[in-house]
Amino acid sequence: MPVAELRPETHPDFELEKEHLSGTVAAMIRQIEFWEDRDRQMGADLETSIILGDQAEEFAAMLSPHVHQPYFGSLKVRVAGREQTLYVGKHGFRDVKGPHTVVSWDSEVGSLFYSQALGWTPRRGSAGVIRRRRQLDVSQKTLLRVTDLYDDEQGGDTGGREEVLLRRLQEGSTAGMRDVVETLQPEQNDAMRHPAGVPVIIQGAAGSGKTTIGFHRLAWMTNADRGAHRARPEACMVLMPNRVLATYAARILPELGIERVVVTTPETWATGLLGLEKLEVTDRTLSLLLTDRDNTRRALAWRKAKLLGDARMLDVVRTHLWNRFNAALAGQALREPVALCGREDQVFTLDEAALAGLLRDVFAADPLDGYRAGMRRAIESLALSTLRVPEDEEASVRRQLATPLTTLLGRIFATTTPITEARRLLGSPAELAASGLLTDREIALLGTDPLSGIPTPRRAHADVTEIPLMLAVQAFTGGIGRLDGRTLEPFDHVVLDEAQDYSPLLYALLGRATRPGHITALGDMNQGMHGYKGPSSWEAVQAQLPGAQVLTLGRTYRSTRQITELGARIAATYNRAAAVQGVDRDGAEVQRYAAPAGPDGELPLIARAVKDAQAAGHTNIAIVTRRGVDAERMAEALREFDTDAQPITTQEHRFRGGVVILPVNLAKGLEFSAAIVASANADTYDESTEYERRLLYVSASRALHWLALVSTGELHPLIA
Ligand SMILES: Nc1ncnc2c1ncn2[C@@H]1O[C@H](COP(=O)(O)OP(=O)(O)OP(=O)(O)O)[C@@H](O)[C@H]1O
Repeated sequence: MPVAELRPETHPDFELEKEHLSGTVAAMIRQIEFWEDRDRQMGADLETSIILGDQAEEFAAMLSPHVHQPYFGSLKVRVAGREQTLYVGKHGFRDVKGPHTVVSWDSEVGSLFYSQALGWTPRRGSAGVIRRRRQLDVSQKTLLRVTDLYDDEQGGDTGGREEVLLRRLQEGSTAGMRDVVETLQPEQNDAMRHPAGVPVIIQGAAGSGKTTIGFHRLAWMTNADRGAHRARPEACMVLMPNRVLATYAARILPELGIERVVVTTPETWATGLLGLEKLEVTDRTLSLLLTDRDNTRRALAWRKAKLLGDARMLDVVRTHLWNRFNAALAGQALREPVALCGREDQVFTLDEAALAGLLRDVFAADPLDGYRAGMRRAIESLALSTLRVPEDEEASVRRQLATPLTTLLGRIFATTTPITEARRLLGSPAELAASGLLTDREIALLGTDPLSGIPTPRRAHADVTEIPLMLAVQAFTGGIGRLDGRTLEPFDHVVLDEAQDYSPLLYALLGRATRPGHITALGDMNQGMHGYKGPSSWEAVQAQLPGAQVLTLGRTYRSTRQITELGARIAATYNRAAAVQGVDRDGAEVQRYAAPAGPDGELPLIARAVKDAQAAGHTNIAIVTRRGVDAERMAEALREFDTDAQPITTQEHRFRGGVVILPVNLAKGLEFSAAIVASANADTYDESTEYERRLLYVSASRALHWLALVSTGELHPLIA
């Protein structure tokens, strides 16, 4: 096999590539200058000229950041006997006058750079053959390196793709998630380009790039090549498990050119939709599972939580609302005089039976913006047709009916708020039985309160296990989706991170809130920390997302061999899945700091570990503790040991780089050049509890390059 990478000056094409690069930079600058010159953006009249000028300015602003690195790779293709080289960059550029066009990574052709395919069928014209794929490292308008990934003149695959990847993975971490546009791997490329409009579940082990790929898929979805499925960034949403991670991940957005995407947590989204931003969301099931030793009660809490998130609950709620609204209709009627131009006053009347008929139609139509809005529309349109209102008077009739309609709809619907209604339903065995979907045992289970021993906050609160039910009430009454001003519309695309933690009911609701087929779920069934609120398998999710496929990412990229191996040892105790394949990247040995407990506990050991990590060249360093209070206390105490670590202990904190100290629950999803696991022992991470072993795994898998385990006394047996 030929040598994949030649030193820059020895690659035979280095000079040619250098010339092409300076040609491209010059062409881009010329184009930007042209766009910025308002005198040259002339339309037929002043107004058109202004519009053209603004548009050109926007084009210039979009292209400008890419001049310093116009592309990162190229493809040599042969089509109809002619050879052609396509340059691939982060932003498309059309050189109308010369050979310096750049195709965008997320276009149809861009895909050829990442895939292993050797054939190519353009939209028009005859089939082509890929002759060469080449990586071009460019920085500050300078060509640094030429690496051939595939070259049929060198015998095909050169091994270059792996080398380029390894170089990238050697880099230090940053304060935000990074794009991997230049080194996207073939299986990731396939997952990212899963057909637009088809829901997809991307399953992958920790560090396989799921979250990264989810964001790239979103960017890909906004490319014009997606046609009718194209998504607008501002109409997309990403849900992430906590706000620290959401902010960290959102830093990838500008790189991908999709700045206005909403990145938030399911709780924030839900409470916002319910209009209850101040509501405190608890997870009392988790508290019980972690503190209660009574296995019967634990099992009960688990089963109840699971049932609350069961997809059948959607229809249980629907039947309940149907009964309530019908009951509220009793005795209601509408009788309203309506003035019409040139005709004597008409009276619009609706008796109870007519109202009931309309309600039935509205339930059958199941409008996205909810039954209340649907009922208003139904009554209005009936009024317009029975009174034979001419088109130019429709608005006036709607206005005349507005107040009496609001009053009437208030009587039918207003006694319902999502919180009270969901709780009323749960408190009524008869209502729970009405749909016939739940068994007697299940109804009895919903009537139990295994969490009674777990305290509730003083503020208004809701438990994370009740929220899907409340959202279901909201979806049927007020609607669910994206609020644009006052109108509700479906999201263009929704990405779910840690998708193994979303209940089937939540999936059903998110499906309603999003354009059909536009959900991308990223998760790892084996990393589930919260099985009681998640699905039991991906099949349960597929049942809620019609047509969804599960794609598996088989490789992991985050850490060195030494760190990956250590993590695998912990995961093997609970994970029955096949071993994952890590990129074989060599790094420092895992450092172990254990000493008998002295007066200062493990503080001197941690301080030493920080110094050692810094001496090894790392700047982004995390000390991971088991609990938030440990982190808080330790941050303070470490100052005495000449160590300044910023605590990240609430969701309001942000990771800005440097040395930080944070509890494992907030560390999940984040990564650091170096990580130090504090109290890495069996007293802190109980060996007999699977949940604790999972937490230990999360702590030990945050580092890219350098990992230290610290304990006074013996280290945890799984990592000693
Ligand atoms: N193709 C790639 N090229 C370079 N780096 C990559 C590639 N794919 C993934 N990575 C890197 O691997 C690391 C893990 O990626 P990411 O956080 O997206 O994984 P994940 O599967 O979501 O992990 P977790 O389950 O732990 O949250 C990141 O540093 C990411 O930049």
